[in-house]
Amino acid sequence: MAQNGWSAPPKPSPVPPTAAAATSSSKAASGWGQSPAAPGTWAAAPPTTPIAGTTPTVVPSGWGPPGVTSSSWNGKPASTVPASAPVQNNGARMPSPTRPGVQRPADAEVTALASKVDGLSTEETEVEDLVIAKKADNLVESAQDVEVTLADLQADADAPLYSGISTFEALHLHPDLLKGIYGMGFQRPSKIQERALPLLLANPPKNMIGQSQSGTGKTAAFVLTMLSRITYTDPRPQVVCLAPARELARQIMDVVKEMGKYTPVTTCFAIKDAFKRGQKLEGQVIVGTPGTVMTAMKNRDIDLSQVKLFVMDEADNMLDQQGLGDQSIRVKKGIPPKAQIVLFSATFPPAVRDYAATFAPDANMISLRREELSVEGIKQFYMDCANEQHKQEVLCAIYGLLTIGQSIIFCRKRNVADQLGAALTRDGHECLVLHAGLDPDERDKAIDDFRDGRCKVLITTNVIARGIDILQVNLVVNYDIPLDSQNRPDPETYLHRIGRTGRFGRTGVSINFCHDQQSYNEMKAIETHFGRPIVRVPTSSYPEIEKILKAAVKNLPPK
Ligand SMILES: Nc1ncnc2c1ncn2[C@@H]1O[C@H](COP(=O)(O)OP(=O)(O)OP(=O)(O)O)[C@@H](O)[C@H]1O
Repeated sequence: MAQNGWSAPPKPSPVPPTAAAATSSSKAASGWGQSPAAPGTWAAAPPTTPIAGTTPTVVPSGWGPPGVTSSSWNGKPASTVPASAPVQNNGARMPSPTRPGVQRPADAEVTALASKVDGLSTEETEVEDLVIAKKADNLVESAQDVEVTLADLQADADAPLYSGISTFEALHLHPDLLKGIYGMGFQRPSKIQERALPLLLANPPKNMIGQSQSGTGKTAAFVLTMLSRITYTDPRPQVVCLAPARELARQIMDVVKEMGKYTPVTTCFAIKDAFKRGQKLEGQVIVGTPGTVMTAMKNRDIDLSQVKLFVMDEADNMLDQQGLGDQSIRVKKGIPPKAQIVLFSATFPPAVRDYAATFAPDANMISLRREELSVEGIKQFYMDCANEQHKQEVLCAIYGLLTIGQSIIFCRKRNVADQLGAALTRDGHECLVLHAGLDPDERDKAIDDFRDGRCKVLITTNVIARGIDILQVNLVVNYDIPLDSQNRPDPETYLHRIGRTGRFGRTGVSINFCHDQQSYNEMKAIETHFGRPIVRVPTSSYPEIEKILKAAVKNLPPK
């Protein structure tokens, strides 16, 4: 087997910031003039994260249309409102109640969860519809057979999943949203949910720039805000949510529908091929990608005049002037200037953060220090291969390992992903390839097949490096070390890629492949950036590789 010597520690090259240039943007004032509600209700859950700006003073009491009580939609009692029939257009995923790794709660659990929603019986929570993702396999066992549960992790004051409040009720959400949350198996808010939601829901609305580690529940924080801000008697678009890729937009839409299933929300996709030119985008919540929303605006296929909330997930990526920044600015220009702007990401490199502050002026900020960015449960390895060909050989050799759970293999270029897919297939191994060169329906099929566990290995590019949440992914391979548009090591993309595993307290493994001095230096630069060790796995013996990595994949303790 080929030997190599990239591990002789050379001096790591410094990682320059992958910054977006700061440019000016149209200013949006925060607050769009809702009347304030009773102060003081949030007192039980004061934010403790370093937050710039004021603390919230106001409760989102009447978050339905004016005159609707907090337990009813459009005058109907909460429990008699039918599950939403959101506008369905192309790109939608069929619900898959039997996804691997997702368990239904036992009856007793459902009773306990349902009883948390004041005044609702178990029956009213539609037990049959409850899908729970409470405890995945890799959350529970450490090498010492000590069971570590989500409850343990959420009780650890230092963990990103911890919150000072023990229930979602303390966040004063609408009962029908509480039903949606508990139906998804959530029991207790994570730190970002506890801290962001009071700020996001306060009136008058204030902009937000929110940061929290990957897999810690940012989506629920902004989706609950979206569903809380809608005036349900008005069918026009009121919320626009943008994501950098169609796969992520589709996933966010799944969460909107699942969390909002007891509300009468209507939704609409703004992703490529989901609608025809001339077809109006109708729905209270629009979720899409910036290019498609821009096109719909240009063609006057979307009425943005009533939009009061503009959310950008993976905001640092969406504001990056090398990428989607231009399109995001144009969408923002079509939205009423008083709309609340909400930006979320796990990473905000300094230059982007400065720019974000002009994009979302006077925003409340929840930030992380660099040393807090890494997800504790993800064990990081590297393998130093002799050359490109050897990388491929090693990958084929460890294929069995890739299928212990599910794994994602990231490549820098589409053609490399295609070649690798072909090589694994030639070797008799099943895998899927997904990149932006595929047609939209091919992309949808690939991610759905992977999400539903029909195939266990996904080879891809950075197109799904961010946001994709598939709990049973326990291994991420960086077949190529991620580089930015100027070919410098890209720590942010690295963090997002490896964050596809280790979701919400689960454990995971990442393996980086190096094949020459340069790729070794790039990997080392990323290691230095985060100050977390990336441990060498020798490539000289396949049994040895299997032994080390299998032990890591199977037995990692959660912390
Ligand atoms: N309070 C909660 N209790 C239990 N599970 C939760 C809770 N909040 C979120 N989750 C689950 O945790 C997982 C990760 O959440 P989410 O995708 O929102 O992470 P994220 O912070 O947006 O990550 P990324 O930065 O990678 O986009 C999801 O499967 C979600 O359903």
